[in-house]
Amino acid sequence: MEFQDGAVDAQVNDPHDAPAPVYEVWRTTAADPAFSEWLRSASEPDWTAVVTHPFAAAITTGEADMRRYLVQDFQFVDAFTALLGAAVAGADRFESRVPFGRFLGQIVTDTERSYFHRALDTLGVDADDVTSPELEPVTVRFQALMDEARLSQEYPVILAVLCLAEWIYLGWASRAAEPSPEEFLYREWIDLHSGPDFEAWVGFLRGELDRLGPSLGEAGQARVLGFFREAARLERGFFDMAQG
Ligand SMILES: Cc1ncc(CO)c(N)n1
Repeated sequence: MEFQDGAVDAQVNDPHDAPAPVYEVWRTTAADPAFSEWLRSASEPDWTAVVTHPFAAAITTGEADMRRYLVQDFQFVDAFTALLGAAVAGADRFESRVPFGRFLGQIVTDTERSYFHRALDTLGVDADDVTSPELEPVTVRFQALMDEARLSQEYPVILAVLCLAEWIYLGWASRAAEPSPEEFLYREWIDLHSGPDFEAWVGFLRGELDRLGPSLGEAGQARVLGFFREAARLERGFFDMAQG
């Protein structure tokens, strides 16, 4: 793998990973043979650790200390937005570019950006820490993974990172009890990652992987899984970091 100067080795295909079953073999006995379900199930135990993480649970009850988390996540979102642009560019057909463009324009650069500005202001984060805070190691690694996916210009690899990040957030945010916390800091962050529109967005990302994954061949499938699993590992590390 090649890396930009100063980039951190994103360590896809971590030597500590349990060997995953080959997709073509796994699908013959799977209850749900979808390619995205193969990726998800091969990302355990990290998947479940993220959607049941104590920090995520504390968001849903309005008890989390959001400061460090949101300062670091605003930097995550910068690289994530660039990755969405790579998906617009890398998708193999017009109708697939559209949901990325819509999500970019209507959610990330509008609703979510507004949330971050108000949240960081409410938390009293000063201007330098909004634009260029000291990065936590897990943030650096997550940015490196997203940059590597973006620079690969490989649509299935880009999809793997985007899908993991969105689907796993739907996982914890959907577990939020009603009524959600009154404070906007928690309520809007939960609402941004749950509900029918966000479910449809995750359904689209999964559908793209389900459409393209089965014909990638074994090596291509293993490469996509490497990015998906590394993203799951980093999501877990990100909540651990937020927890302190
Ligand atoms: C670390 C992280 N993962 C996923 C999301 C959802 O886009 C987010 N905002 N931050």
